[in-house]
Amino acid sequence: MSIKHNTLAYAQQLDQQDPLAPMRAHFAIPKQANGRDEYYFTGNSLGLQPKLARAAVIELLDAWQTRGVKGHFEGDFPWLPYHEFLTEQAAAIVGALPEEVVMMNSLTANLHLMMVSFYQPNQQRSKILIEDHAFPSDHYAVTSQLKHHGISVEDNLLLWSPRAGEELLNYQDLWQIIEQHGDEIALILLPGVQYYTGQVLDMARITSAAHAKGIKVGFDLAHAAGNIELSLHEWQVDFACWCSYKYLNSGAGSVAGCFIHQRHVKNTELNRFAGWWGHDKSSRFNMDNNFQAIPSAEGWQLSNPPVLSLAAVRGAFDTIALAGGMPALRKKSLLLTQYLTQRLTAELSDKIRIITPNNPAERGCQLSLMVKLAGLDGKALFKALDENGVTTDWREPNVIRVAPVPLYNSFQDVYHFVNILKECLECR
Ligand SMILES: Cc1ncc(COP(=O)(O)O)c(C=O)c1O
Ligand SMILES: Nc1ccccc1C(=O)C[C@H](N)C(=O)O
Repeated sequence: MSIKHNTLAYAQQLDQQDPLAPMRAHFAIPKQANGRDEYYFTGNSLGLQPKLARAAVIELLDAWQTRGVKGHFEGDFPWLPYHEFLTEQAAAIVGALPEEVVMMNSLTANLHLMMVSFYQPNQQRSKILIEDHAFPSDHYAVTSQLKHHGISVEDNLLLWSPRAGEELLNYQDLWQIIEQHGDEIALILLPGVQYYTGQVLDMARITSAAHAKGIKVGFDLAHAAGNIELSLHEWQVDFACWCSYKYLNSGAGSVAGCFIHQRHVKNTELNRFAGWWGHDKSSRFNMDNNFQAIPSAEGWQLSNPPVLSLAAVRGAFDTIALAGGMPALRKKSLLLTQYLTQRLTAELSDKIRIITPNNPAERGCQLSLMVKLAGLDGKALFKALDENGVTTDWREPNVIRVAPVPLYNSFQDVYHFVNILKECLECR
């Protein structure tokens, strides 16, 4: 006999059939005051702590304690090449070749470093195109780059906006901007997944449309890395940057990732801000002040990296590998987010609107919810959820973001979330 879809038994059955269900035990799940696990749906902001990340950080602290400076050279994971232990896994996560990827710095810092190399305005091309609702840090980074080059923000910042009354970006508008201003645009910088709506952008198509006009293309993959499958190398993207603390679960402010396409990495003449960690490894300690860039993404490194954070990244990447990598995560993610969509639609379509695209190819884990009821404040609902053991996040002006994450969220989490949401709405 088949079980009804609106029952707990159905969610339990989905969990039993889920090959990734055992992965939850590899994470620390925050507790509610009553001692039960929180319903944690905020992997889109800060991923939970993998037990392997904790172990790797402790291992590193122990190495420091026992070896002192010799830790740079000794042990299973010496610090001097520590970032190299992460390269292959990072490359697999974003669909890149190892030489195209490096874990370094933070996301916004990497965006700046990439713009130093890939935004070089001249008389003909000086414009940068971003989306109108870009994450503030990206907006600030881009405008400050324009100012750094002494050119007018007003004349050189082009914005791709959703149409009046809509939330999602419409490609026709982008093609039109490219058609109209393509010869003046130096760089297009867009998100892989839009942080507010959860819309996945067609990075392959955008890249090829831009390249056809001679425009460089970079992506901010903060909400995409570890969430959806990416093929940066194949798509010919010029550069991309992402943080590691969301779907990559490496801890707040942990070391970020950076991708530079193979066709650029050997161009050691490419303008860049340099530091000694980007210099040829064999002569780094010759102290001759003759900079020679490593002919890979590593050539953009500045400093010797914060290895404590890199250790957390190592444990987090090992956890993803244990789950079978991105194809396995995405497979479950599609089912989990589809289940959330079905439950919300069945139970609450008169009260809640999902602004995230309905097409699974155009979204990752995250659904962005708006309250339809007149007079009901979405922020108050977000707080009510929190008081009832559900962690989501609120983004101004009007959205509750909910991200069931395939590594540690269960179908039962989703089932309970929709019930609690329903109760919170009913008591208002
Ligand atoms: C899309 C996007 N860009 C940039 C940032 C800022 O990143 P960071 O503080 O790591 O530089 C975030 C998140 O904080 C983000 O979601
Ligand atoms: N790093 C943080 C620290 C504090 C509060 C939020 C963040 C976020 O990362 C927010 C996220 N980037 C977002 O998409 O809103």
